[in-house]
Amino acid sequence: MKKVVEKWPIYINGESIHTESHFVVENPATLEPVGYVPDANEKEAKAAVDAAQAAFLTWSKTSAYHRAELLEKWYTIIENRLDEIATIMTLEQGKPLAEAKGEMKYASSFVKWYAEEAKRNYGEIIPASVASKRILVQKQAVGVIAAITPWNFPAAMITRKVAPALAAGCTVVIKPAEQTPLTALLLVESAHEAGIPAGVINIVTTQKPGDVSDVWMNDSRVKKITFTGSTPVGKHLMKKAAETVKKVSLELGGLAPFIIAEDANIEEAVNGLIQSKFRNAGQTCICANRIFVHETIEQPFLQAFEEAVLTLKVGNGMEGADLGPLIDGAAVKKVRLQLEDAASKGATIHNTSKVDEKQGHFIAPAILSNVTDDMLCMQEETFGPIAPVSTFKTDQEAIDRANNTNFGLAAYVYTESLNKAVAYSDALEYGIVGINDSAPSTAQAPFGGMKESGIGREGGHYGMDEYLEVKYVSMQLGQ
Ligand SMILES: NC(=O)C1=CN([C@@H]2O[C@H](COP(=O)(O)OP(=O)(O)OC[C@H]3O[C@@H](n4cnc5c(N)ncnc54)[C@H](O)[C@@H]3O)[C@@H](O)[C@H]2O)C=CC1
Ligand SMILES: O=C(O)[C@H](O)CS(=O)(=O)O
Repeated sequence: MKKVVEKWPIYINGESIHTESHFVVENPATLEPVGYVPDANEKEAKAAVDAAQAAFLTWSKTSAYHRAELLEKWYTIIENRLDEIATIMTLEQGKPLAEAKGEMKYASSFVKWYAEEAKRNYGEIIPASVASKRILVQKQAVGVIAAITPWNFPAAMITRKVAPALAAGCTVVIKPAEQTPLTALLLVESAHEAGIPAGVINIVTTQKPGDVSDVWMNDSRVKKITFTGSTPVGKHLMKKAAETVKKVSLELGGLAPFIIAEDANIEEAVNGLIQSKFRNAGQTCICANRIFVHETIEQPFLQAFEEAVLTLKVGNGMEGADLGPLIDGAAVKKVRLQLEDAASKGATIHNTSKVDEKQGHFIAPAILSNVTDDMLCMQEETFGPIAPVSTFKTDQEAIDRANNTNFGLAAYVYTESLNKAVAYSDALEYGIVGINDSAPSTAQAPFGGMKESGIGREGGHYGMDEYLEVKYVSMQLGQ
C-alpha cells in the first residue's frame, strides 16, 4: 500500500507528473495530513486536453470489444485493490471503512456494467419513404470529456462518469474535489495498470478549480462537461458550456422528502430512514432531507426513530464508527446554523448522542420535531446528520409540500398500499422515487434529477447515451 503522507503525482498522457507546489489533503477526523497533491494550474489543464484529444483519435476507433476487455481488466484491478483504496478514502473523506468498502463495490460495479454495455451500442435502420434510399442511424463517441467530481463519493463519482465515457469511445480529463483527490488518483493509476492507453484518462488536482475548469470550458476540443456537486457550481458550468455549446450532464443538489404514510410499516420506515439519512453522515445528494410523517403515527414513529438513532456511534471511520466526521468546518457550521434556525422557529431538538466534537469535524446526529416548512432545514440541502420531522394530514398535502421546491432528485415513500404507492410515484416531481426502498442507487438504473437537481442520467444504458452522438446516414442508391 502507498505510503500515504507523501507527495502524490497527477497523471497526464500516462505520465506521473509533479508540479512546483503541492497542497495537503487532511483527514477530517483527526485534522492530520494524509498526503500532498500537485496544485496544478492552466498549464497542466491544457496539457491534459492535448493528451486526451490525441488519444481520442485512436481510442474512438478501437472496437467496442477491445474497450470492453480493458474495462473488465480495470474492474478486476479495482476489486483487487479494494481494501487499499477504501482505506485511503476513509482517511481523506472520513466515511466509515465499511461504507468506503461499500462505495468501492458500487464504484467498480459501474466499470463492470459498462464493460458489458460497450458491446450494446446499437444503431438503427429506418425504412425510407423512398425505395431507392437507405436510412441508417449510428452512434459515435462525443469526444474529449471534462469530469469535475465531488468529495462525498470520491470513487463512485469517478467511475460513474469515466466508465460509460470510455465504453462509448471518449477520452477524459478529470478534476476531483480538492478535499478527496487520493482515491481518484489511485483509480487512474489502476486504469493504467489495466492497460488503458496513455491519454485516455488524465487527472489534475488543484486548489484553484475555477482556473482549471475555465481552461477546459473555453477549449472547443472539450465536447462535454459532466459534473456532480452543488447547484450553484452546476449553474456556473452550464453557463460556461454555452460559449462553445458543450454537452452537459449535471448531478446537483437534492432536498429529498421522506414520506411515511398512515399505513406504513413503521419499523421498515425507520430502518430505511436510518439507512438514507445517516449514510455518509448525511452527506449525499439523495439523503432524506425532509421527513413527513402522517399525524396519526407521529409518536410511535418518533419513539422508534429516536431509539434507533441512539444506537449510532459517531467517531473515526477507521475505528468502527457508524457515522464519521463531516468533510470540513464549513459543513459543520452550515448544519449548526440549520439547527439554531429550527430551534429559533419552534422546533424541538431531540439530541440523541454526545460526541467529542473537539477533535475533527464531528457533529452529533439530531432529530427535530414540530418542524415547519419555513425552517432552513426544510428549504436548503443539509448535507449533515440532522433529521427534521414534520406531520401531515392528507396524502395530497404531503405531495404538495414535497414538490414545493426547485429540487427534484430523490423522494421516498413508505406505504403498504399499492394504490398509494402508484399515486405518490406518479405525482412526485423527482428523478428517483423509492417506494419502501431508501437505497435505490445501482449501476443498471438511471440516476439523475429533475428541475434544478440536474440534467442527464448516470447508470444504465441512459448513462452511455450521454457520451454518444447520434449520426443519421442517408444513402441514395444508384438507378
Ligand atoms: N450532488 C452532490 O452529490 C453533491 C452536492 N453538494 C452540495 O454542494 C454543497 C457544497 O459542497 P462543495 O464540495 O463545496 O461542492 P462544490 O460544488 O463546490 O464542489 C464540487 C466540485 O466542484 C468543484 N468546483 C468548485 N467551484 C468550482 C468552479 N468555480 N468551477 C469549477 N469547478 C468548481 C470542486 O472543486 C469540486 O470538485 C454541499 O454542501 C452540498 O449541498 C456537494 C457535493 C456533492
Ligand atoms: O452524489 C451523491 O450523493 C451520490 O450520487 C449518491 S449515490 O449515487 O452514491 O447514492
